[in-house]
Amino acid sequence: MKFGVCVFPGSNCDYDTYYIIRDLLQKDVVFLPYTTRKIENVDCVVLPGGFSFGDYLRAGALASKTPLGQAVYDFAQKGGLVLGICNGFQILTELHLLPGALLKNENMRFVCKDVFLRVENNAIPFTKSMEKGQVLVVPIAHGEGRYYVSEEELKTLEENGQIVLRYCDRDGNISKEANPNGSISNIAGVCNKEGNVFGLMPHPERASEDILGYHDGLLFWYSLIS
Ligand SMILES: NC(=O)CC[C@H](N)C(=O)O
Repeated sequence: MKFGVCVFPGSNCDYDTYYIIRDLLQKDVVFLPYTTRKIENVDCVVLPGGFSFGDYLRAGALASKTPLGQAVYDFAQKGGLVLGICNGFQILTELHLLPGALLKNENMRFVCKDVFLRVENNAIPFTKSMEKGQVLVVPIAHGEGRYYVSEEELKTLEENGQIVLRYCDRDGNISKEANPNGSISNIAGVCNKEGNVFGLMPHPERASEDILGYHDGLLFWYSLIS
């Protein structure tokens, strides 16, 4: 399985992601510069975290207008696997590959901390090594992570199983207190209807090694390569 890691001006988790794939998973991986017009010979594209184009206009908005943004769109439309982490998730909503939008956090501050996540859908390629209802610990670090969709769209997401992760407490309970940014219905990650595009605000690549104090992030990578 071969991975491609997108690089926009301002991406800052690109090397972390590349390292996890190459050194920990021992899989083939290439960087995809933002000028790339066509994605070939890659099975899974990862849009890493960071501040692409300085988060100007809206986080992810400018990256979505680059040649690589369009190439990711085409790749996803053909059924390719696309994973968006944090800024990558923001780019995927700007590309309309995923529903909804990521607004400024409710408290208007950058929030950097560990969160608990409940797995709501383990039937997609990104979560199939997890149990439904499993609670994971993964860190977040963002200023624009408040997931928003209309009430009507929320119902559709629920019906289609597109809500993949929710912020919860250590016992898996969903509450306002467990919601770090004010996301609607505590949503931390969603997928498209087909299940080949997935975005999440937490950072699995920062939670994939015991030396960093976490390993739950590995489950996302294991799911992908299994
Ligand atoms: N870690 C990230 O990818 C974060 C940044 C993001 N652009 C923000 O909302 O602040």
